[in-house]
Amino acid sequence: MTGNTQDDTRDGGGEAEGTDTDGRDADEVTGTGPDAARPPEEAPPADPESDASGLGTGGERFGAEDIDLDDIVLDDPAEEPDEASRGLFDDLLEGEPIFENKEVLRPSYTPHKLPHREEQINNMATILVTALRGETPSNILIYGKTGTGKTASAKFVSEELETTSQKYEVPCEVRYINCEVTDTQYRVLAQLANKFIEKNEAVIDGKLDRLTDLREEAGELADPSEALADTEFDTVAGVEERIEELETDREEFEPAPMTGWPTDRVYQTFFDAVDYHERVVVIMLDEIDKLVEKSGDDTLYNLSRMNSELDNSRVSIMGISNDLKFTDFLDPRVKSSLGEEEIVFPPYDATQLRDILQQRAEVAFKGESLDDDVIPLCAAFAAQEHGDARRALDLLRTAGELAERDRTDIVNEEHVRKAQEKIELDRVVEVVRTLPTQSKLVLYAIILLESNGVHNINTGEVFNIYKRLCQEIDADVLTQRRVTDLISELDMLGIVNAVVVSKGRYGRTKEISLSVPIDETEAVLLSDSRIGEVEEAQPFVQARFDN
Ligand SMILES: Nc1ncnc2c1ncn2[C@@H]1O[C@H](COP(=O)(O)OP(=O)(O)OP(=O)(O)O)[C@@H](O)[C@H]1O
Repeated sequence: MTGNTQDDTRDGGGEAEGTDTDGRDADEVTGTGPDAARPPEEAPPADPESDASGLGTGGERFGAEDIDLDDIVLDDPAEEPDEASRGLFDDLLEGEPIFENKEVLRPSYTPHKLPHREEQINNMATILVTALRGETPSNILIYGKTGTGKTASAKFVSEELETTSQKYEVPCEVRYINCEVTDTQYRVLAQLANKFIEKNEAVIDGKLDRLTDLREEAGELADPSEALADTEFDTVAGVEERIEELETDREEFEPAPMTGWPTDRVYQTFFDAVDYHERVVVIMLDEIDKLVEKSGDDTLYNLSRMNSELDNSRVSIMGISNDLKFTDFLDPRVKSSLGEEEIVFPPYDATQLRDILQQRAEVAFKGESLDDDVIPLCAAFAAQEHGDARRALDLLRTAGELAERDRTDIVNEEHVRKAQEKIELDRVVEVVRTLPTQSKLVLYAIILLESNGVHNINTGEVFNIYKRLCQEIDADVLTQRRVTDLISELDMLGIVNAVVVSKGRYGRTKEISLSVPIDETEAVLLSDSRIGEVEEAQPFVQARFDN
């Protein structure tokens, strides 16, 4: 816009500001354009390089004799597209965005309000308030199906707890561990040890800062006792001694490596770090069932008996699980200690999901971007699943993204239905992709039968094709009974539908059909290099019918 400023000053602002001599909007003209439109005595040189430097200093340096108008090339964007951009993103950027803040629909976002979880949140708070009185809260086990707000509520309560503890200066800390990621005793203890070491170091650094200030202040005074009056120290030497002690403590902390130490040593490091000073510690173990499944209940046993040995601090455990039965695998002592208090998170119904979605949608979308039936439909779909708020939020976000891709300003019912299909397909792809090879072979056998027009497939038919597939790729052939089990597992995963039908005096049989889109599922199966080895599968299925 340097050119315009120049025009303003030299032409007195007026006529030169908005349009050039061709009637083109001055703002549209790039490069040498505005200069070309100027009266000759004012135009800078044609050389774009000197043009750049000459513009700001004023055209008076260049007389009319320096300029040949024919040399000036007008850069018309309509005729010559900008080389730097081929318009890949321009189309996508066109139109009003639907989202105001998409992040609030992502699982990583922790909302400040959790509708329909007041009761559970109050229960947790009632148990944990003990920590603010400097006593040990009971251990808590939180149960509920996936997406029922367990983690969000627990994190909300812990943030409140920590903030209040700072307000009242009661030492209380909450440590969160996701046991799906940190799934062995060693890693849990090492992670905790290192967090507490970090925290202790920060506390020591704070104390050291204060003490060195005090030492300096006292050292400068003729009578140091003035500076030390309100402290625990009588002499500067006392302050120095404490500084040395703290420095030694700080040096002695040794963080645990993520592998390599004996477990006893990691436990001891964690124990010493927690007990370094007085405090109540709440350890939140999310997906606690994964930890028990992967590495037994030793961690929980060790954590739950710590309090009898700790001198300064107290530890309380908050376990979160979506598997109601995981405590069946626990040592009875661990089970009773861990489950001192239990809080259940029931699934949300459609009305509750609507409220949750409504609250997030207000922040996530621009006003008027959602048709009236969008939120109720997302809520209804998610309620059908099992009252999963994560699923409801995913649906709403995906519907918004699909609408954005359609370049419309409004998300409608159709976008929600498409989002439901997309999410379902993504789930199927993920489940199928991670199946063991034998299950993939069984599933592929079912697909081959269906794509050859066989309906109401029975186990025997699946088994026959499965055997041929195994031979093709040199895989072990399981018994028909095992294959029947694998079919039941596929049924449980929602990939096939297997119903037992009675054939009168011929007994009962299973009728199997595929419950997922056939082409996409087949494509996922064939992307597995082992299954992909099956060549010419169609002819041998055909041979079965010819026999
Ligand atoms: N009452 C609620 N109000 C607002 N958002 C909620 C509510 N309940 C759950 N959510 C949101 O739903 C998503 C899933 O919740 P959360 O992670 O707490 O579920 P979870 O019960 O811990 O599930 P999982 O067992 O799978 O970990 C999060 O994005 C969370 O913010």
